[in-house]
Amino acid sequence: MDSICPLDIQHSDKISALLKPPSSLQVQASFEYFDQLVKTKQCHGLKVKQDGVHGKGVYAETDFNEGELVLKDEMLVGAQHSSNKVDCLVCSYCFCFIGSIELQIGRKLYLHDLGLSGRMDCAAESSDEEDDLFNEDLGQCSSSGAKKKIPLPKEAVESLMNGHIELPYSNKFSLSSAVPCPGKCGETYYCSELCADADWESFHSLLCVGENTGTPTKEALLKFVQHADGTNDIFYLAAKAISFTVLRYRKLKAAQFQEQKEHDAQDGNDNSDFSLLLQAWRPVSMGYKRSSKARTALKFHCVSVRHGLDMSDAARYARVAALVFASASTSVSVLVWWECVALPDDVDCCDEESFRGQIRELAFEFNFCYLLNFEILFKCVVFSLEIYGHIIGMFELNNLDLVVASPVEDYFLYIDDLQQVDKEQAERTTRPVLDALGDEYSMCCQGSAFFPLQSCMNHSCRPNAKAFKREEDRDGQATIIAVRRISEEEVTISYIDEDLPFKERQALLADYGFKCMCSKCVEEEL
Ligand SMILES: C[S@@+](CC[C@H](N)C(=O)[O-])C[C@H]1O[C@@H](n2cnc3c(N)ncnc32)[C@H](O)[C@@H]1O
Repeated sequence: MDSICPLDIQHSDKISALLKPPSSLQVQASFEYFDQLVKTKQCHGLKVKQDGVHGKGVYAETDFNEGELVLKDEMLVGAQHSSNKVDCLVCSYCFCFIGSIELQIGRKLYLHDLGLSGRMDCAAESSDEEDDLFNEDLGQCSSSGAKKKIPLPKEAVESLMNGHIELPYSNKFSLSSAVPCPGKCGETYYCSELCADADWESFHSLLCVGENTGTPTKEALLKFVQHADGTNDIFYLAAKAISFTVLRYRKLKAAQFQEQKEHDAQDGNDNSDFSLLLQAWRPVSMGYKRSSKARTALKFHCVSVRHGLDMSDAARYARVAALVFASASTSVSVLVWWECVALPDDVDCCDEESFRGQIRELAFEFNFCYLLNFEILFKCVVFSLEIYGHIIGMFELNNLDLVVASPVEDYFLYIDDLQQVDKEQAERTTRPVLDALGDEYSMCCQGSAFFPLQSCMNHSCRPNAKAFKREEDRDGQATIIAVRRISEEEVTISYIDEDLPFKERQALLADYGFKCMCSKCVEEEL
């Protein structure tokens, strides 16, 4: 396939303008954007600054004690993993659990009975301790250690779903009732009309395939969603970022039109369509990352380390990488996905070019505009393959896992903590339900999201903060907590398991395109 997107050819000047790395003036303006974001979030005493070495970073301008909340960051765009949708019914906008404990359990059992599976193979997210608790109580271990499931009768499953059975004490875990999508797609639900409206306005009206939408390309859209579900959710996330930009652009255009009408055309703001598009694109563009020509050399170095090659070779490559890094810093450009995706271990370095070509083909195949023919509908340059590739690449480097704890887990823990008499009575009802759910009784909501401020945090293998959900953090926001006292210094988190040995850490960080030179790595490399 000749993967040339017609928009890339027609609008190459506009595409380069959209993807151009910010000038120093624009970088300054972007810090004002981040200052504004900090003001609107549940955080204070933070500032996004450029340190010249690692690009942007988040700095504490005040002290934070160990365990203190540093930042609560609302996502710009996020999505639940498609495989997780069978197990958890969550609000498609804020990702909190909805319906009721009975609905969560009944729906999951029902969908699994239909043969739809999320992660059914003993994939419980509960800790070993919690597993032991239930295994011991119920004595239902199979030889592999996984609890053998004992299905509930179909009628019982349906009664749980329909709310005809009320589980004991479930009223202590009340959830917001599920509000259906206004476009009637039957796929998305919300915790409130507010979330339903916000999602519709920001993303969903361009992605909904329901009967109440005007989307003339439903079939293509369905095909796109199916492909994304079957391969990588990041394609869908990128489509959401594009919808977000287009819908913002339309709002800005409508506001400009209104303003011109009210103040006479001559006096009105006469921003061109393209400058409005640039404005609409801004929140997404703020996640830009510098590309480095050293990426390949660096990756090569790390692959050598991973495969236990001679350290003198590895050190040589590291020096090469450092040199190329230094030269690349003067000629930065924005990354696209097929350039920044890490080379898998089983692909030889000399096949890199062909591997990147294949990835580009894949992006073209799934390209939102190509599948939906949106370029015909909207004539909007953000549907170009280059832009699509840029968004996916940016998400690859920036995204954080989206995790929301399940109230079903809390529910069963509550039952387990009851006084003996109450517990025995409750378990007469709850035990068969747990037997049917098996090990994955407590699956949490999982997905991927882009958080504007958190994504400015640099990595350290000796971090002073971490992403951590507290008891009260029951939605899709990113929560960053201090792991030690932070005193007017850069706030760093670890992108990987920082307790891994040096070589493994460096190999994992190569996927982010850098060699870590934090104090821990420098000490351990010697
Ligand atoms: C999530 S972003 C962090 C914010 C980023 N510095 C920026 O300018 O927006 C991740 C990228 O930051 C850079 N980075 C983060 N931590 C680093 C570190 N310890 N050493 C070198 N580069 C780092 C790498 O380019 C990495 O791909």
